[in-house]
Amino acid sequence: MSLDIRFRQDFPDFTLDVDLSLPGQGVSALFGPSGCGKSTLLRCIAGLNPTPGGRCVVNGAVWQDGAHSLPTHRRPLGYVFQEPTLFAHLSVQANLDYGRRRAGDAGQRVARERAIDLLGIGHLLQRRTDGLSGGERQRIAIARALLTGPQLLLMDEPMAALDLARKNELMPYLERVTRELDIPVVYVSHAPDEVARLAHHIVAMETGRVVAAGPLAEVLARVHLPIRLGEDAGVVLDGVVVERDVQWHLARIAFPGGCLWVRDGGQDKGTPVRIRILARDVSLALSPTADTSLLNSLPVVVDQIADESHPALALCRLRVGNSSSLVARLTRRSAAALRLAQGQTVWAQIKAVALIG
Ligand SMILES: Nc1ncnc2c1ncn2[C@@H]1O[C@H](COP(=O)(O)OP(=O)(O)OP(=O)(O)O)[C@@H](O)[C@H]1O
Repeated sequence: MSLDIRFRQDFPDFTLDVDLSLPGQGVSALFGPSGCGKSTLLRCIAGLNPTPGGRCVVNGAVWQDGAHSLPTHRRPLGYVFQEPTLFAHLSVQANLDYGRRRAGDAGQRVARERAIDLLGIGHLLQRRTDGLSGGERQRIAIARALLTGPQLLLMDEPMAALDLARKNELMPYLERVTRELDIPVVYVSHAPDEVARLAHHIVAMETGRVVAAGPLAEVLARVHLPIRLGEDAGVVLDGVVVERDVQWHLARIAFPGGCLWVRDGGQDKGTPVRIRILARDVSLALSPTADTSLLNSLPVVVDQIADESHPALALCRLRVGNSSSLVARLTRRSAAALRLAQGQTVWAQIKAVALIG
């Protein structure tokens, strides 16, 4: 199961040149600065940009290869844009019916009631779409895209046009859609927090090319990543709630190689969760210090040390157990004072852990 994508497109001042194999399930995030070619790549996958010689195979279905290229309307895909394109004069219900009619041969893979329930729009069905909030309109656009029977969902910064409050409102719906439906998603974003929450796989792009690609946790832990994440440098870890401390409102999350305490998010024991730890929130010590307010301190092994963009700073990748990593940002002076070296065991002291889903 995979998405095999190879495109080259030349514009006067820009060339997209991409050859990728993405997993055929879950969320693959296309991430990179403005103008790096994320939307162009999405348009190529959709067949909206002519790319002679390109290749696009979606879980075995050949959409494009050599001279063969299905037109956009014959590609079973749902496309969600920054600005939802709804029929303003029609009700929500009529907009959804339009999506359903487009399902055609692709088949109705998502039942109408399921889409309405997942996006929480049952109470809006009789409303005209021009009276709805930006977040509500985007939920209708996503439901409509699901009803077309897509075998692939393309989302081009679906939250970019929303303010923070609306983004926070829409995020849980995006999480439900991307986790509960078995439809692969290619999700364009330049927001690291969105990628950290939603993605399973990441493709980092720069000037029309892929500079890093792979499973999210693995790519984020690369300290030599060609794209600089600055304040957003850090890792995500997928774990499970193993204990809840009701008195102090804390939960203990186990992940491969260790456990961490986080603020209790209300999840039951056994619930899978994702946590994010920023490099700036991890400091290092040569021994486990007892007299500290920090809840989380883990034995780790120094794996790699890389220079940060500012000459005072370094990024250090740390191995936790056999299969997890943390990244710490520290001054190069501290790294020298601690005589940090590859293979050394140290203690990672973690100032903040965010439970992000
Ligand atoms: N039809 C076109 N004609 C000429 N240049 C184009 C065309 N479409 C895209 N480009 C150029 O391709 C480059 C990549 O644009 P694209 O919109 O794919 O970037 P992006 O990473 O999605 O950016 P953003 O995050 O700002 O949306 C830009 O330099 C853009 O000007």
